[in-house]
Amino acid sequence: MRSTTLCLPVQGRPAERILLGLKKTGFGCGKYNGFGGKFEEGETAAAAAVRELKEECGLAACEADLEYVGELQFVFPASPELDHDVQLYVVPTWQGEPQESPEMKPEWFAIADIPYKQMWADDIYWLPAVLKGKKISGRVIFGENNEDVEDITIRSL
Ligand SMILES: Nc1[nH]c(=O)nc2c1ncn2[C@H]1C[C@H](O)[C@@H](COP(=O)(O)OP(=O)(O)OP(=O)(O)O)O1
Repeated sequence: MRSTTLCLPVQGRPAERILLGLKKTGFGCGKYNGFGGKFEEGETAAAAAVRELKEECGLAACEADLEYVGELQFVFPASPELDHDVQLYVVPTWQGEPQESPEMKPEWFAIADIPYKQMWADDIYWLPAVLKGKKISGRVIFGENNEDVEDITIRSL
C-alpha cells in the first residue's frame, strides 16, 4: 500500500478555522481536502508532509510545527491500485500566507462551515474528532464507485 501524508492547518486551540484546498488536478479533483501527497524516495513522513504543504498551498512549516494525529488506511476493492495509507498531521503554526498552487486553491473555513459534502465521504467520520484534539487510527473501505464509504472503522489512540 503506498504511503501519503495529509496536513490540516488550523487556527485556534481547540481549532476554530481550518485551511482546506480545492483540488484542481489528479486524485480527488474537485474535492476540498487537506494538503499532502506521496513520499519521495528516502523521505520520512514528516519531511514529505512539510514539502507537500509548501508545494500545495505555500505555507512554510518545519517538522516541529507538525502534530501527528494518526493514520488512516484507504482501501478501494474495485481499484486496488488506488489503495493508500495517510499519515495525518494538524499544523497549528507556520510561516507565510496561503497561496494558490497549480494543484490546490486554499480557503479558510470556520469549523461549523466545513464543506463535508464537497470532501471525501470518510472525512465527516474522523475529522471532527481530530479537530477536537483526538488522535485516531482507522480503515476505510470504499464502494464500487471508489467514492462511497462501504465500511469504516475509526478508533481513538
Ligand atoms: N479519503 C480521503 N480522505 C481524505 O481526507 N484525504 C484523502 C483521502 N484519500 C486521499 N486523501 C489525500 C491523502 C493525500 O494527501 C492525497 C492523495 O495523495 P496523492 O499522492 O495521490 O495526491 P497528489 O495527487 O497530490 O499526488 P502528489 O502530490 O503528486 O504526491 O489525498
